[in-house]
Amino acid sequence: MAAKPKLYYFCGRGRMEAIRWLLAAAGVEVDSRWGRGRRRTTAGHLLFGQVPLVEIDGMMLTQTRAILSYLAAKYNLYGKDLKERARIDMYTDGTMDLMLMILATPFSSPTNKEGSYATIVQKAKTRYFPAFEKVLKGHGEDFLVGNAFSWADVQLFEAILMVEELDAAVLSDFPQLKAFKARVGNMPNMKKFLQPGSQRKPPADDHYVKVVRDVLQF
Ligand SMILES: N[C@@H](CCC(=O)N[C@@H](CS)C(=O)NCC(=O)O)C(=O)O
Repeated sequence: MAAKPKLYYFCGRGRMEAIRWLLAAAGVEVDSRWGRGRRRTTAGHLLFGQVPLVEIDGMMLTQTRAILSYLAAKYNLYGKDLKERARIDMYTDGTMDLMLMILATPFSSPTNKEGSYATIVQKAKTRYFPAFEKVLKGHGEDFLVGNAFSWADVQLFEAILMVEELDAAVLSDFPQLKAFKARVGNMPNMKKFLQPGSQRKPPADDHYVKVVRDVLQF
């Protein structure tokens, strides 16, 4: 049996959460490592002094996008040709832009937070969700690219859940996305990851923000 990928990160979402989602979608079990003691293990492997770090197939990989695209290719979630890969990249870059705005907000000043979240929901409603609604409506297929489940679907699903945590009614004007969410959320591996006890992490709370600030000293 192949060794489980080892994920080195804080015990929270951050940039590792999309990696956790993709591995879960592929049905891969992981070994999560965190804590100050882990600094010794990761020493010398953090190419640019940053996490996430994923140990897999004899490699120590950093840079979220590089990790995600390796996993997508390895687990057959990256389209069937170069053109499909380009579209998957385009969609995942878009959803990552949206998710990074949400992930960064707990680290901003308390007075800015509510306004930031409102702006992000507005951006989701006017920029990102209309684009994906149009894609799904345009081709009438179940998934974003090539009528096959891909990394683009996993990440859009994750992004929808994150925005819904800010505004539960955000999909009310997006019937395609609503149906997409139900379809993807019912896939066995996705459903499993949504259950309590999975490696899925909750939104950042004050404790998480403090731990990250202490470790990264900012
Ligand atoms: N481009 C990198 C950015 C990684 C990054 O900023 N990681 C943060 C934690 S989420 C970090 O390690 N910061 C420490 C530092 O930059 O010194 C990626 O996408 O993986």
